Formats: sequence, C-alpha cells, structure tokens
Amino acid sequence: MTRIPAKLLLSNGMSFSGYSFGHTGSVSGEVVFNTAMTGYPESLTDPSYRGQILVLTYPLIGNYGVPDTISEAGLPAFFESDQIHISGLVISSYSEQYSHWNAGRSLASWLGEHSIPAIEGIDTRALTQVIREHGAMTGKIIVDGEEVNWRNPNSENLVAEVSTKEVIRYGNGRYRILLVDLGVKYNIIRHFLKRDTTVIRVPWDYDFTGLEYDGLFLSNGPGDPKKCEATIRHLQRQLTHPKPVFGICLGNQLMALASGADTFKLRYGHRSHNQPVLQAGTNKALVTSQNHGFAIDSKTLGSEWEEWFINLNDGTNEGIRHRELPHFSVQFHPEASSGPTDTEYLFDEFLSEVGRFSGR
Ligand SMILES: NC(=O)CC[C@H](N)C(=O)O
Repeated sequence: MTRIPAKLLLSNGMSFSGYSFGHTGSVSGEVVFNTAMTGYPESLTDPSYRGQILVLTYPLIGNYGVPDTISEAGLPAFFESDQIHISGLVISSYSEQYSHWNAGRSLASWLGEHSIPAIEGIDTRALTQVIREHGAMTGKIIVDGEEVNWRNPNSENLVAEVSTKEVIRYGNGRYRILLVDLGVKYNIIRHFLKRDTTVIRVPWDYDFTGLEYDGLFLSNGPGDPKKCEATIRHLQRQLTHPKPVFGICLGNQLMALASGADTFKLRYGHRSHNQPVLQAGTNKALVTSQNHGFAIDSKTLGSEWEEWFINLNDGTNEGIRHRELPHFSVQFHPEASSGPTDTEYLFDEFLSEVGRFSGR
C-alpha cells in the first residue's frame, strides 16, 4: 500500500511529518492533546471536541476498531453523539488490525465515512510537550500539499452548531429533568434514564424559564463559554429560584458566568482519565475524566457561591456550589465515557435534591 505523506503544521511555525489515514484532505483547528489510554470512539464523538484537532498520546490507536451503530433507548449504544465531532486526528501508530467483541469496522474507514482527516507517524508525546510549553495553538493537517485556511474555533459559536434543533423527550420516569443541550454527551442522558427520570432535551438558546420541570441540567459543550449568551441569560433568571440545578463542564462555566463570576482559557487544558481533584474543605481526592480548555476564575466567585472541587495538578477550579440553594456544578465528567466512574454518585445527589424539591 502506498502511503500518502501528510504534515501537521502548528501556528508557531513548527511542523511534524507523517502519513495520512482516514479522509484524504487537509483541515485546520485548535490542536489539543488527550493522555487517556482508551476511549477513542467516545472521544471522537464527544461534541465538546468540535473544531479541534485531537492528539492522542497513547501510542497505539485503532487496535480495538470501532463499534457498530446500534440503537438503545433512542441513543447509539457505544457513542457520545450521532457523529464524529473532532476536525482531525493525530496519532503515533495506527493499527490496521483490530479485534474486539463489539468492533464492526476499522478506525480508518469510520474516519473516511465521516470525512475526517487523520495523520499517523507523529511523535505525539514530543508534540504534547511543545503544546504544554507554548500553550494551546491552532494547527493544520496538510495532506498532499493541499492548502487550507487557518481556523480558530474558539472565536465561533460552536454550541449553536452541535446543539439539538428541536425538543426531544427520552424515557418516562418520575422526575422531569430539563436538559439544556450545549453539546450533550449521550452518557449523561443514559445516567439520567437509569434514575427514574424523563429527560426533556432542549436547544441551547431555548427559553426554558416558563416550563414545568423538577430539575435543570446544563450539559458539556464546545468552545468558549462566553459565546453562550442566551443560555447565560435564561440561567440567570433560574438561579433566583430554589429549583435544583446541576451542570457538567461547559455547564459549570455557565453557572459561574450566570452568577457574575469570570472564566479564562487554560494554558493547555485538562484532557485525560486521571485528573485528580480535591473536594474543598476535606481530604477527599477523586480521580476524574476531563476534557476542557477553559476554567472558572475562582477568585471572582460571588459570596453566595463556594469552590467545591479543585484540580490537584494546577489548583484550578473543578466545581462550584451555591451556599444555600441546590445549585451546583462540576468541571469534570461524572458520566465519564470513557474513564473512571468515581464521581457517578453526583447524579444520585442531584436526583435526591430533585426528589426533595418536587416532593415526589
Ligand atoms: N467538555 C466541555 O464541556 C468543555 C467546556 C469548554 N468548551 C472548555 O473547553 O472548557
């Protein structure tokens, strides 16, 4: 097989040479790295990666293939959304051979079907060190010399692209959860459906303030949280009421912005399965799955709010909660798909607040 040469060009001028696989084409986006050892089908379909060129530091990728699309309760069983959201993929060694109980196709053919360019043969650990030193950068995967314009996805409203266009209901449980879809990972919906709920999934800019529901949930999602002005406006009105509100990742950042606090861009983000967080005021540390490039500036939190979790690597915020009302959110992923499930209990805590509030 003849291999097509490709290169990864960074906005600081550095270039890394490799070979094309997946879709044969060039693309630009923000270059981010994830150090998890498994979970590429979930990561590639996570809407929070929209506009990003994903670098995987684990060297061997593709060896367990990609699952078939099998529907379960109206959701694809093994994916986090209905499509691949990354703009491009950068890996070290691509395994043509794959073997796994649920593998239905190869990674290369799946990327090809979705028109996503990928490059292999890159020293992704050396590349990651460059990104750690320089900070997050935009980049281009250039295949066969085909030119493409630079793209900085953080200047776009990516949430509007990935959010549902219509209201969708799932399940028929006791508690009604209004889920604001900012780019929701399906494992969040699966976690709610396991807990006797009806999930009402609404678009990111939907005015939910007059609707009937028992608890409000703000999902994860791509890009700069400050682009979600409509959601922040609706949330501000909701936060004056004692109805339970829970947010994950982008949801955490929007909770802070709606309460008057600020967010900022991290130097290179947290993307892995082994991010240690401390529950503030305790000695309890938890291992979490994360995927974020922005964070809450905890110094700007108002007096009604407190820092709930803190990242043990760099001391940045990993969650906040209201001192009196049942409003809380986390920067990490309690639904961890893929990754450690240590913090799944937060769904139970939210549902117990919802039960208490609704009186059912
Ligand atoms: N997974 C997420 O929700 C990410 C939130 C936000 N887009 C960030 O990068 O920080």
